[in-house]
Amino acid sequence: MTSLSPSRADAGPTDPAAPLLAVRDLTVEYKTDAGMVAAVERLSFDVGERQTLAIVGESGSGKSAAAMALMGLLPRTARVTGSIRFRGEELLGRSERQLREVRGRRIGIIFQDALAALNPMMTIGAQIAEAVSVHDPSLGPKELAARAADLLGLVGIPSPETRLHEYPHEFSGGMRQRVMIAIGMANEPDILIADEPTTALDVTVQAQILEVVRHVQERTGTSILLITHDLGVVAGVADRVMVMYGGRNLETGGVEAVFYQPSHPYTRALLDALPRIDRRVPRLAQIPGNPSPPGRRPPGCPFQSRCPHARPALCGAESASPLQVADLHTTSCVRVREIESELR
Ligand SMILES: Nc1ncnc2c1ncn2[C@@H]1O[C@H](COP(=O)(O)OP(=O)(O)OP(=O)(O)O)[C@@H](O)[C@H]1O
Repeated sequence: MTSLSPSRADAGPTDPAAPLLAVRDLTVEYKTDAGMVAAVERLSFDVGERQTLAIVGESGSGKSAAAMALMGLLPRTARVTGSIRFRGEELLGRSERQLREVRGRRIGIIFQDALAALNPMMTIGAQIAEAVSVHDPSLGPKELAARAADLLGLVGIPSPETRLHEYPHEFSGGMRQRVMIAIGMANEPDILIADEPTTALDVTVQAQILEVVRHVQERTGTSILLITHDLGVVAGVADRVMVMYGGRNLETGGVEAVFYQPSHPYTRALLDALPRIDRRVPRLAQIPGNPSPPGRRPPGCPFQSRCPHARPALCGAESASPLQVADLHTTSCVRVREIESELR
């Protein structure tokens, strides 16, 4: 039986050493005709040194809003509260100029759509060199070209010295995404935020890009925050996973713990929907209903209206903090223990 106690911090699991990134009670609200609505509510998590955390959630769960808040890239009309500490320093409330210094140098970013992010009129080499020189203007053209070639080599692009002189349209979709990773890594950031880096690619290329991400992590030791709607891409890449739904963190834990001992019914439903090699007929479970949009979410668990185990009196109440189900494994499900025995 799982031992259950309130987690050590509101925040869920924390490393004994100060984490590289510590997010606490992050709330992102957007201004709409109906007033301010929360896309992200009281989100708390840590990313440790050399760690890969995957944030998983379906469309509308607030993953991008959370990532944009971390990068300081939300529209001005959005209101952000809580705390985002990077190496102990608070990032929320910093000026755009101060944030620009952190972004790129200490926090690298890879966006989903490489074609839109790359300049079609500039060679790949010039674009990588530009990313390097923004933060290291002392480098001359030869050093910049050498650095750009190294970065292309890091992400597995063959003949990097030649390919530096080519333009984005001469690269395939997968190769362009490798270039984006090279640009994200240009200044050897402490953490790389990858927002759906494989979504626009076909399945074989997706696997290759995830392999590149894993290789870059191993070679450089950078921490990675991987944002994805696909729980299937998480297993081989991440150390830890946080499952988001309705703007909230429903479950956080090590990848094995979350995959083999999921503690939230929503995580269980996501896992049931994954095609598996050991099932001859894929069981593509459908979760009845739709997520409620921000502003129309009930108090308590955002998944309750779709949850087969929900008890309104319990699940409709706001719980103060997540529950710890095992070491470094937390859940927001207040019925976790009863559901465990019901399923046994
Ligand atoms: N500028 C905005 N103004 C108002 N609401 C917004 C704005 N941007 C996003 N939202 C809403 O906030 C919620 C969370 O959006 P977000 O894009 O963070 O979700 P997501 O999990 O990243 O989904 P997706 O993968 O589809 O981008 C959604 O319901 C979305 O409609």
